[in-house]
Amino acid sequence: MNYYSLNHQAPKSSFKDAVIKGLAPDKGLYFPETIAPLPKSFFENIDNLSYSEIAFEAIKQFVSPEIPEETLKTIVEETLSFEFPVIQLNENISVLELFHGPTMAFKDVGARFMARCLGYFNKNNEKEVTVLVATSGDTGGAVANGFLGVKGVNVVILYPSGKVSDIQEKQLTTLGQNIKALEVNGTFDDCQAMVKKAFLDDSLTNKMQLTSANSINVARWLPQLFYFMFAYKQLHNKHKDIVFSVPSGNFGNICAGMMAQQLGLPIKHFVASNNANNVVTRYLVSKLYEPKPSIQTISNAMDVGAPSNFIRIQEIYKNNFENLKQNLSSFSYSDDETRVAMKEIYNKYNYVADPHGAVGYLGCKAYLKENPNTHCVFLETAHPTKFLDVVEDVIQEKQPLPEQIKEVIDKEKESFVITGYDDLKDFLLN
Ligand SMILES: Cc1ncc(COP(=O)(O)O)c(C=O)c1O
Ligand SMILES: N[C@@H](CCOP(=O)(O)O)C(=O)O
Repeated sequence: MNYYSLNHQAPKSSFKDAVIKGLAPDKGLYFPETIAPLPKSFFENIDNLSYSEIAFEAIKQFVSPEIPEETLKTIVEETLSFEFPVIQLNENISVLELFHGPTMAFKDVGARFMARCLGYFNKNNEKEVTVLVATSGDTGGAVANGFLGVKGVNVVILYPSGKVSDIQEKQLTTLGQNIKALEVNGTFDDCQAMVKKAFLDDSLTNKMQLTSANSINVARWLPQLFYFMFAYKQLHNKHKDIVFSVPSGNFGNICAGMMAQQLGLPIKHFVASNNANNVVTRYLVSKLYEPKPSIQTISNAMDVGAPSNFIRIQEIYKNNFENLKQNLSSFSYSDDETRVAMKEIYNKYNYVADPHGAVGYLGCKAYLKENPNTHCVFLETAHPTKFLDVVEDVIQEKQPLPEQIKEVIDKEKESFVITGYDDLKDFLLN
């Protein structure tokens, strides 16, 4: 598959080049040249397919011919070595749990898939690659875990100091080996801007091969479309009009859901559920896209003021505002509303939601008010114990720690503080 840059000022790239470069030379995000819908029979027969078979069929066109089919099957099987259960809360609302992977957030699938693609492309140790990642909480840990020990790959994670949860910080600062963490005195947007600047800095790119493991990178972003298919497999016999409420920050996940829909997955509607960082909620009302500096919230991984992937969403809808609005609603919630929702989910359904999932739940409720005959699935994008302080404080109950969290909680943090782009450059060059 060839990919073009959404800035339209760079040559087309193969999948391999798009993965290795991360961002196109004109600063644009890569987008697949074609999207061929899967045959109807694929969806009709979905009950008889395993998750790996579904994922293989869904991603094949985007990675071939550079990744041979047998290799792709192995990559997909190794990537998906955990569960993706849907739990029904009531007649109209279900939860899709995306936190059963090694770092207990939905990023694990994309990170593991991308690490294996890069590992395959670098199997002959052609050239060392430095993976730069900006994180508002979960990407960093997932990438650290997914890329740990991958030959020929060095990972540098930038995160906003004091703005990620204790457990998220442990997950991204304690692994050592080929993983380094840089603590930035600023916001996630500052981290993301520095990463993008580095890709375009000749004095760096002449000396090293840099790529991104954020959803900018097609190999990190596209595998997220699997989730929507896995939920459909579990729900389509019980519910007809399925709506997804996606807690959104950088908008990679919801955009991947829209790609699943482009492949033919019968999804009725999307809800982008936001915290106070609500550039898209405002856009759908005013038609004005006005990114703002991010605001710190209790759903910290969604504290993104300028979502990278919104441009891909615009591309899917050919920049047609009315078409987009027909398929996407968006709502924004304060921290107080999020806390009330967490309590409600616990008291009504005996289910412990994390703050991000709770924002998704609120999005479902808002959509269902106007569309009561649909079934809304909110994505539980991270395990509640990743946000232990908030969760225990809200539901007033101690939470047992899963093994994945116990493994990191007592480890020593190791990070390097940087104050700006020059420090990042020095770090990378030295
Ligand atoms: C727990 C959690 N929920 C939601 C999001 C938002 O996802 P996206 O950036 O794909 O919109 C993130 C981070 O990306 C996250 O870590
Ligand atoms: N919420 C993310 C922010 C980066 O998103 P990505 O999907 O582009 O990597 C995080 O947890 O770091």
